[in-house]
Amino acid sequence: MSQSQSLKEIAASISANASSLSELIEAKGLPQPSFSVSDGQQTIPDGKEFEQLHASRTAIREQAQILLDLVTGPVEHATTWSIYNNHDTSALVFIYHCKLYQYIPLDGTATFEEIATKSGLDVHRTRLALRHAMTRRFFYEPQPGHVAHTAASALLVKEPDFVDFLGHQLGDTLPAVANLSKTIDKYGNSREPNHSATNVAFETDENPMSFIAAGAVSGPRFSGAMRWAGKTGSLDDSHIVENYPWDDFGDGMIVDVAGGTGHLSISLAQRYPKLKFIVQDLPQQGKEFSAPSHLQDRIQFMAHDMFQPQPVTADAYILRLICHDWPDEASSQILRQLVPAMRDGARILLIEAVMLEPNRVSEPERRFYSTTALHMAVAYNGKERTEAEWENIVRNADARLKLNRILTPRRSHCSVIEVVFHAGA
Ligand SMILES: C[S@@+](CC[C@H](N)C(=O)[O-])C[C@H]1O[C@@H](n2cnc3c(N)ncnc32)[C@H](O)[C@@H]1O
Repeated sequence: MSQSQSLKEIAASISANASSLSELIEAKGLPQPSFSVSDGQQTIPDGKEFEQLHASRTAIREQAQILLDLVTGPVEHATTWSIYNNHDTSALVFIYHCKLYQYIPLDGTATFEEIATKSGLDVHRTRLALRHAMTRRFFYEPQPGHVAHTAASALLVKEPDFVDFLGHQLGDTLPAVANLSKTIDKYGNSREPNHSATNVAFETDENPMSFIAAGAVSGPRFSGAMRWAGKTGSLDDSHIVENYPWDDFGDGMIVDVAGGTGHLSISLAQRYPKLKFIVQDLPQQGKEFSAPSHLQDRIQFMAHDMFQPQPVTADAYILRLICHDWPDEASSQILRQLVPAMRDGARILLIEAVMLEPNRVSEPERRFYSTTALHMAVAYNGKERTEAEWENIVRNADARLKLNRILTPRRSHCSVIEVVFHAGA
């Protein structure tokens, strides 16, 4: 979108795209967008026949944000950005920490007084937090003083993994963000893994990703957060399950390195009934690992530190959202530990974002990518990488590893970066 479009031009474009979106949704028999709890999650399916629908939706998101910022004007826009962000967060902290969402029925309402009594937070703070959240369509007030859920806030009741995702953002990441200035003063531009803002926030020298994932601060909520990320939108596992030739491996063995509680392997095992999986991670994740009973003969958990030599010879090694948590040398080290176990032709599948130049993606995508890149940099001293940067990681790991190809499913923010081991190279 050009910087010089007029209000009327942007509004006309939004209007045209909104009509087109609404008609396409109706033609496909899908529910129209709504804030109502009873209308469910209203996710638009993937597939070629929904392409136009997604394109209109992306255009509206991009243009509506521009229109909003434009009419707000530079002074108000610049002034409110930081203070709104801060207190969007403080409202979420009240809601999460005091579990305000639990005291509002999905099919009715509760008064501020009722919610306050049950949660133990006073009425004043309860009202402040919920009314602020309402400005983001999280809860609403169908009549003064009575609070009901919207489709978004209802996720806090219906989806325990979403609650963990929110808890991870507020309990693990927010303290790191709040300690960023201190971290810059203490460590400058250091890229050492344990010089991150997470280290400063929690006063630890451990590797920050291992520290957070092991539940030192938060118990098991990190695994729930990762499961939630694996079933929503652009990070949904289905993009990877459906868009890579997993049949190539026949009845082979796949190791899911640092696979968390195994959500991707479980989805793959369900879809490809001959494949076998070992999910490796730190022992803490093993405590929460549980494969459905009908898959238990093909999928198991093994406690393994990925900075130690890989003990299993397999056809492929999946690393989903692993190297982006680590700086370059540590990332190459993780790959290097796989090599002694690899047969000629074995593959490493890095399931990661491949960063593009900003002018090649829409504004909502730019915001997604820059957010995850900042998240990795701030919380873990990690890094989201371009294709050239991924090639460097692979080359530095071992000269016999070759980046063979990159497959990026439509609307997925994760690509499959396929790396092949050539024993004789
Ligand atoms: C961002 S999560 C990704 C998990 C999983 N691959 C997924 O996509 O949901 C990073 C994972 O790395 C694991 N991890 C951190 N340090 C590790 C280590 N030294 N050895 C093995 N796993 C480790 C964490 O426990 C966590 O499950």
